[in-house]
Amino acid sequence: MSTTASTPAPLYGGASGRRVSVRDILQAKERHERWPMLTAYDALTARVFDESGIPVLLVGDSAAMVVYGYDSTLPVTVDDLLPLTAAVSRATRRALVVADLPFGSYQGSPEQALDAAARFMKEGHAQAVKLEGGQRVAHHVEALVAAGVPVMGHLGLTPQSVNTLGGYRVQGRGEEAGAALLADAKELERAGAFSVVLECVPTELARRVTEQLTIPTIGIGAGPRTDAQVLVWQDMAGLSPQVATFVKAYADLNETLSTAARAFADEVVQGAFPDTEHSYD
Ligand SMILES: Nc1nc(=O)c2c([nH]1)NC[C@@H]1CN(c3ccc(C(=O)N[C@@H](CCC(=O)O)C(=O)O)cc3)CN21
Ligand SMILES: CC(C)C(=O)C(=O)O
Ligand SMILES: [Mg+2]
Repeated sequence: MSTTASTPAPLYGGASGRRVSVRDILQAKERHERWPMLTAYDALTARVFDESGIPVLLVGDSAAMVVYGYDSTLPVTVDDLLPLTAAVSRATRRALVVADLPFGSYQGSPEQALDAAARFMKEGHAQAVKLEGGQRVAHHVEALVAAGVPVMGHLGLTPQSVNTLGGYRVQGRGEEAGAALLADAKELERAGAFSVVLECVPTELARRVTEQLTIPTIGIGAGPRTDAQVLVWQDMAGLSPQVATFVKAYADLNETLSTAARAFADEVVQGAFPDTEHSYD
């Protein structure tokens, strides 16, 4: 007699022969399970994170900064992000791949949002999209979900609004701002979003939102009481030169890579590389 139907594998730490689904994500909330999410922008790192069991990978518009070298997320386009999304999808077998809709690709109308989302799903092979905002994008979320596109919301510090927010600062401080953020989160859930990112908000507010929603919350600078946590992978691995207070670096890739580059350069200058072992007869 099989008992597998009554004991689903956890999102992280459980084997799975198939890709994680939005349904798996919603069921993890019912089990009060915490799970990790990372960004990914290329095949090799996406494969590493997929094989490490990270259940959700986000092709973030943060690519504008960590891949393309801009100083905000605003300049990046659908055409810039599509090839990165396709690479992440090709390189992964298990992770749910979420495509971040870039600034200007969805705000105009629900129809515009569906056009952008369809490109990420048809050409980027993503399984879901993410967009920033609450009540102001509720109709966009409804249209996407009605068309069969799973939507991840994003509240708090929404970097595409950096020019109206006046910088990358903590959001939702104080009774009024906190109540507005909670209302936005409930509106996203009502519109059919399957999860919501909470960026740079006080711990207690994130805890309250997490408790009041039936969809998972994914924190970044939102304290420990969200259902999931996300970091930009270059921040997580110690490659980013400047990071926010909420970042913890779990490796020192900046040091590792610069040491390797200098060792290679020194051996080239000395004539020690390549030796016979790395040359053809
Ligand atoms: N590499 C990278 N990591 C990210 O997390 C990230 C990006 N890029 N690009 C898009 C946005 C921008 N993000 C940021 C950038 C800076 C702060 C920051 O410096 N925040 C201040 C808070 C100041 C306050 O108290 O209000 C800090 O000191 O942490 C926060 C989020 C998060 N996102
Ligand atoms: C940090 C996450 C949530 C994001 O939106 C991004 O990487 O673009
Ligand atoms: Mg983003």
